[in-house]
Amino acid sequence: MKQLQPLWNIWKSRGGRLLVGLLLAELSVCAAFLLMGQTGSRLGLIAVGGVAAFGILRFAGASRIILRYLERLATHDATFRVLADIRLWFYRGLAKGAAAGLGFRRSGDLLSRLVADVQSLDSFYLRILVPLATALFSLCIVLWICLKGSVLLAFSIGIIFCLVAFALPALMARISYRWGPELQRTQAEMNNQALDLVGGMRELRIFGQEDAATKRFLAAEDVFYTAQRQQGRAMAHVHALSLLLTRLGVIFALAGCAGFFFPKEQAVMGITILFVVMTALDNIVDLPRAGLLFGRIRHAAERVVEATIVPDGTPKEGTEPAPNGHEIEGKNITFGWLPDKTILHNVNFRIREGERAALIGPSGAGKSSLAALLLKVVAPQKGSITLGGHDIVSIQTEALRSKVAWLSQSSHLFDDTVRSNLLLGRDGVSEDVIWAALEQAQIADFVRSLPDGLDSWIGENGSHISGGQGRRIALARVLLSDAPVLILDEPGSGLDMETERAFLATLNQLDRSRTILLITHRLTGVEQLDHLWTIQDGTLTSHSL
Ligand SMILES: Nc1ncnc2c1ncn2[C@@H]1O[C@H](COP(=O)(O)OP(=O)(O)OP(=O)(O)O)[C@@H](O)[C@H]1O
Repeated sequence: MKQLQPLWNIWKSRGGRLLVGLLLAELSVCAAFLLMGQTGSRLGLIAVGGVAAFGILRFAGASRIILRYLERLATHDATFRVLADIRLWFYRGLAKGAAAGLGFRRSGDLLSRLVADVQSLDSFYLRILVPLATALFSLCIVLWICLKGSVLLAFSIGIIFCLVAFALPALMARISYRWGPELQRTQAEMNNQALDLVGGMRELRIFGQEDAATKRFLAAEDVFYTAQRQQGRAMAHVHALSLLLTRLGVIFALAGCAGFFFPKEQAVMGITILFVVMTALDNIVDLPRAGLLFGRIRHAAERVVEATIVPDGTPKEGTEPAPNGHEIEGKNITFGWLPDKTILHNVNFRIREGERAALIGPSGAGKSSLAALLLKVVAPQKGSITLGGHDIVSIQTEALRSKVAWLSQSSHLFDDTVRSNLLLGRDGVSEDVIWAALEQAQIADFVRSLPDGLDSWIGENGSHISGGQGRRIALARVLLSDAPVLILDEPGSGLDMETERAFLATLNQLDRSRTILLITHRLTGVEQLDHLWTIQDGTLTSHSL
């Protein structure tokens, strides 16, 4: 439970609102008991031929409705605020972890499950904490009322109440916590099979493997449903037990009216007790479900916290703003993603402002790793990198990234318009500037030909356009950034030879206020370079041009 401290801190920061919600919930319960207790006593009075006044009933009824409304308002408002805080904290943490390399390798399934986990945390307050606190409060009221009749009746109802409101939910929490990992594993397996089936349909059809893949999915689905059925059965048994116990409680209260616990003549008190007991037991009959939720939420909370843990090797956050200059220098850099596998040995390089450099080398040589170091995604084990004469360790990460734009090998395209994909939420960029970037990326004619031009929707990860067109939109996005340093990792991948050469030729035209580092497997011959470096076996070699 200790690892859940970050979540606890978020809940604590909204303590005031959560407490108000809790208080209103208790007041609403008071009103419910007043309403039912008074109804019981009025009925009792009428049964023994007395005259009953109904003014207090009107008051209790109206209070109940108003308090219930206010309680819902306050508890949901507090929950949504906490959930918004958790989401912000979670996505920030996830972004930090992703920047350290791990996140780039997470599957979509894992991410979607984490989103669902965050969502499920809202149940903690609404469906567990508030009902449990209300149950505790109700127990006090029920015992107080029952003690007016008989100690034995109060004892019996108290035992039944504690079993239903606390013991059964605790049992359910244990069961669901124990089975949680199994359910999660089988569900993940089923989701993965479904994703493979849908995502790989084209390949499966071509190789005639649709039936085999469908069978694998159905088998995974069967395993998941079996695990779910087992838990459902246990839940049904507990729920049946809870129903039986609450009915037994009502029978005890009826027995009170019949004279088993106190004289039959005290009919007014007997019916009042009956109504109060019925109200209290009706309110707790579903509490075992809260136990089930608690087990699930504990797992969800653990997964959410785990996902935000920043992996070892993540560079420390700096304090300095972005420097004025943007000359880059790497001195004696030694780096490896894993402790026993060094990728770069004692690497030195320097790119002055406005220079163009190309870094070439075979696959897996460490070219993209060098880009990750420049972007402060990871830190070198030895050596240092400076930007404008300042060690990047001391520069705030956000400030550093405002100076260095990066085109990754597989840039993500959002399920949005061409314009949104280019600007990523930036305001104040004129149409002329956007079209100039599109021209440079050799994609302007295509965007012009779309029915809605810049406002055309490009689909999930650019599914409405071709791979090469998507690549050029990603290129235009980088060119549009204000960053003076551009790192272009395989900008030509997905482009035909002619378009690639045309794009690289345009890079030559860019004004010299921008530094360009080109990462590639091979040169096309049109690049105008100030430096040519090759990287192989961890060593960076500079070639004369
Ligand atoms: N996030 C990561 N975590 C662990 N290892 C990694 C990570 N990224 C890269 N590597 C490993 O580091 C080595 C260098 O990878 P890198 O991507 O830098 O090579 P590259 O020269 O850019 O290759 P390519 O031209 O194929 O993109 C490879 O062995 C790769 O498996």
